[in-house]
Amino acid sequence: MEEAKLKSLLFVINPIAGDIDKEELEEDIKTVCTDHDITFEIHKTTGDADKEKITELIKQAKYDAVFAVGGDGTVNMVAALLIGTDMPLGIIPLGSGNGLSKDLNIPQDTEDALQLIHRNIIRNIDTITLNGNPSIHLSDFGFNALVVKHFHDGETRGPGAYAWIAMQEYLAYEPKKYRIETDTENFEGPAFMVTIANANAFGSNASINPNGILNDGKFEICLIEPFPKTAGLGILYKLYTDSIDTSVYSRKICCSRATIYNLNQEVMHIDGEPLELGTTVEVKMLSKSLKVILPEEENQKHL
Ligand SMILES: Nc1ncnc2c1ncn2[C@@H]1O[C@H](COP(=O)(O)OP(=O)(O)OP(=O)(O)O)[C@@H](O)[C@H]1O
Repeated sequence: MEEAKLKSLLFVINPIAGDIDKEELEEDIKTVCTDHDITFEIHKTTGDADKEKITELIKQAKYDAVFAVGGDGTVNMVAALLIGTDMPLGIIPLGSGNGLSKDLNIPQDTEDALQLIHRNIIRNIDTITLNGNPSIHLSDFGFNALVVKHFHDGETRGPGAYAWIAMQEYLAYEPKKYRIETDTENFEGPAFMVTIANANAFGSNASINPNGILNDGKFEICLIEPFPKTAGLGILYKLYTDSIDTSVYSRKICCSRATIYNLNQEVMHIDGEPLELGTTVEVKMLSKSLKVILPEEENQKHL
């Protein structure tokens, strides 16, 4: 357990995330930091070689923490640089999807989230890798990944655009085949979607892994098996009422390592960022590998 007094901070701001204007935010960061005698720097991402630029900044200066300001994609990029180090990750949720911050009970209100700069606790959470690429939140193959890809390629941001794409894709979508081998059990067959879950709910609040624990040294592979289109609304209801585990179309494998054979080469994403990993995907657990900045109230809970 650590109580943190942060004195020097780097803020990585994604200016386009969530289609939210972040000009005022810079003033707010300045005010909170000045009030609490904290020095800070701001790096605005460009979408081009951000990882390299931030790595260089971290190397040059001795920061006590790095705050990712944006959505799950920005959080993933910053977290990837901090895994296995002593430098904690802070999150100011300002993206279209802010799933990890919600699972960590980080305030969604920006003013409240900014208070984490000076009032916080630090805890270690697990991360996982897919063919060496870090995933801190949720990654998946199948229907949701297809929606994420179209959303990413499109012009319109925000949760409304995501829901609109999902509705358009739903009727025509055919489940794809996977073979999954893990240290606990195996699966082979078609699935509507396959989620590798370190955490609980997507940024949309659809809870695919309601009982997942972020620091238990395990991850869950959550399958939605093929279902008649008429069952779709029922599944959606269960996803939004934390009860997907009770669906006859839901199957869960809890494990600490897995190999996923993506037999139809279906699209996938890691923490909301589409990418291609080939037909064989090795999933590994990095237990308690990332320090995160949390509200003090989390002291009472399991993390
Ligand atoms: N200045 C920029 N211009 C364009 N793209 C950027 C810029 N900075 C970062 N990006 C891209 O933003 C994406 C991450 O966005 P993030 O997930 O944080 O926000 P979001 O609004 O939730 O996501 P999305 O882009 O999916 O709506 C990455 O693909 C990254 O390359």
